[in-house]
Amino acid sequence: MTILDGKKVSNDIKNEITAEVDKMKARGEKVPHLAAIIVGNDGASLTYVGSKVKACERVGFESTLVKMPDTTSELELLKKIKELNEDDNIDGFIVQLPLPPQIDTQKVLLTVDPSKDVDGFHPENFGKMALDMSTFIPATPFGILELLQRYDVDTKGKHTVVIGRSHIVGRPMSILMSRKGWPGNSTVTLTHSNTKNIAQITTQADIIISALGVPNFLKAEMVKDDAVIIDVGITRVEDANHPKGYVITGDVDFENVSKKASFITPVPGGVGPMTIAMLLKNTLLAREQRRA
Ligand SMILES: Nc1nc(=O)c2c([nH]1)NC[C@@H]1CN(c3ccc(C(=O)N[C@@H](CCC(=O)O)C(=O)O)cc3)C=[N+]21
Repeated sequence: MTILDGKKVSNDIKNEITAEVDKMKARGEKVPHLAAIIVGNDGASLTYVGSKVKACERVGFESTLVKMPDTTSELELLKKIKELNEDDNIDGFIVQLPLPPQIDTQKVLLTVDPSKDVDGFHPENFGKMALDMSTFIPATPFGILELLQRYDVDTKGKHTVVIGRSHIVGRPMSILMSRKGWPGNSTVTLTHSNTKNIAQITTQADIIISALGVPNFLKAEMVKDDAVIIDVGITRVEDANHPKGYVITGDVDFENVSKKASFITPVPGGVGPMTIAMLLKNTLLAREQRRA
């Protein structure tokens, strides 16, 4: 069994990005600048956005964090987005999800300039992804592809079962794994909350990508020997014995499933850090495209 070490690989990627930034500096060019908008005070969201800002500092990017109160109206948020669209200093930006209920997420995603949409959530970019055109691939799926690639995991002709059909992980992941090339060329089954007898499907899987958000959902009995297990779940479970008062828990019963798996991602330290590294990568690409 091999652990797909997202912490290590994301560090390698950050080092590669730092080297690119150093070259930009040496040429006297402007370094990439990522902005993030966060609306409200959700603890987990604030943590993730904080990690993104810290990661920018680490690789030598500039970053801007725009904090808006949870009472922000849709119009105010759209106005802010248009400002960032027009700000020539900003190469890419993200609007942290989820948004408060008074704001229509679809409208927000449509307002982001596709050339600055480093999350890859705009329908133009999502469509390009589905059609194999070059674009920003959403950071979490991009991170999973990168992990599979760097550990030389064979995906060709394999049965990949994706659990969860979210717009930011499950749905794009199902498309990417079925695309031509590598990592891809898989036969994909996309399962979700209406799927019947899911264990019957997961036990047929060579590769399982679980993006459900239900702690310890995937048990050893649901997995065949030598399967590749990608755990995208990140749920905070209260734990008084832990200094933070919670532990981060994945969708996979790691202790038991890891005994059967050929490759498996841990939580934390798997897909999460890769997401941040690939957001940086997309921002670097955005800068390079704007310069070109
Ligand atoms: N517009 C937008 N883009 C996103 O990419 C986006 C988003 N909204 N909303 C929320 C989700 C979630 N997400 C994570 C990023 C890093 C970790 C991460 O670094 N996790 C650490 C643990 C972090 C912790 O201690 O909480 C790990 O797995 O090792 C997790 C989750 C990005 N998301």
